[in-house]
Amino acid sequence: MKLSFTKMQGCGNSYLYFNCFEQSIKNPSELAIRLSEVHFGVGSDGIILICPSEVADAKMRMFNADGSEGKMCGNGIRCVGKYLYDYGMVDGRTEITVETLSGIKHLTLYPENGKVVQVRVDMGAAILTPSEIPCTLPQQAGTDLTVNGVTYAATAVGMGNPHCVLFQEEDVDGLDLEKIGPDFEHHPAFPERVNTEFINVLGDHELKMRVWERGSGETWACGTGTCAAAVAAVLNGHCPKNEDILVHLRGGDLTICYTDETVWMTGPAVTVCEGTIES
Ligand SMILES: N[C@H](CCC[C@H](N)C(=O)O)C(=O)O
Repeated sequence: MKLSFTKMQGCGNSYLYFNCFEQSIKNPSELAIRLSEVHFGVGSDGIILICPSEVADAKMRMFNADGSEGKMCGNGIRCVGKYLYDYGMVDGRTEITVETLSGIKHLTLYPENGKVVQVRVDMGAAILTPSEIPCTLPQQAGTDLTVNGVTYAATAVGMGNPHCVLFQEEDVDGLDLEKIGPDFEHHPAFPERVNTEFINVLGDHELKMRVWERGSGETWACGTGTCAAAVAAVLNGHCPKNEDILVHLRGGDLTICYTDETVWMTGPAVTVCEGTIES
């Protein structure tokens, strides 16, 4: 059976988007594994299904490159917002809602010449209770986490999915993430695995980040991870609450604002191409 997809990216974090208002995907986990692979598939960080919802304009389901289902995806939800607007599925509205496994998210879309270019997302409140992240670390900013005999100051933050944030002195560009990433991802302190963010503080409103994602390896950006990094930067005294923090990722920049009520994320959403595959 032929399936249609649209490849989209947010700061270089790309997924294949399937409109499931018009088609159904029998085994999304298997499809994510097959199509994410760059040599025998299309090449992406996973797939995202855009499905009908009874409580929002659409429902998003995302699957990492290893076939595991993620409960939230920040770069992905911005592209879902763009897809819904650009393909005429929200009647030109620029305030829309998307249902996720981590609740309903509210999006503000910023179109130019009839196509969305930027999206702001109310990502919801940061989760700091260890059992809800989930993790077994104490609820403390910069708590000790030993990985392969090296002890790091780690800050665990949930954004609907688990994150471990590490502030580094040395330039994160020099880190061998292929070598150290899997040991963080599978660390026993994170029973559902974890996305790990490696951060340089460039200023009191500016960070630089690389990320090793649960289920996808190093990606060029992670929206939920960028939110977690900004929250951790505030908790560790590097940045202020209630003010915009600019985060530089390998694939682009995101702006995050951590308030008492929620975490705001603003960034780009880009359509790369459309295609069809045999399922
Ligand atoms: N790997 C993540 C899902 C994708 C998150 C990331 N791509 C984002 O933009 O938030 C997880 O398993 O929790």
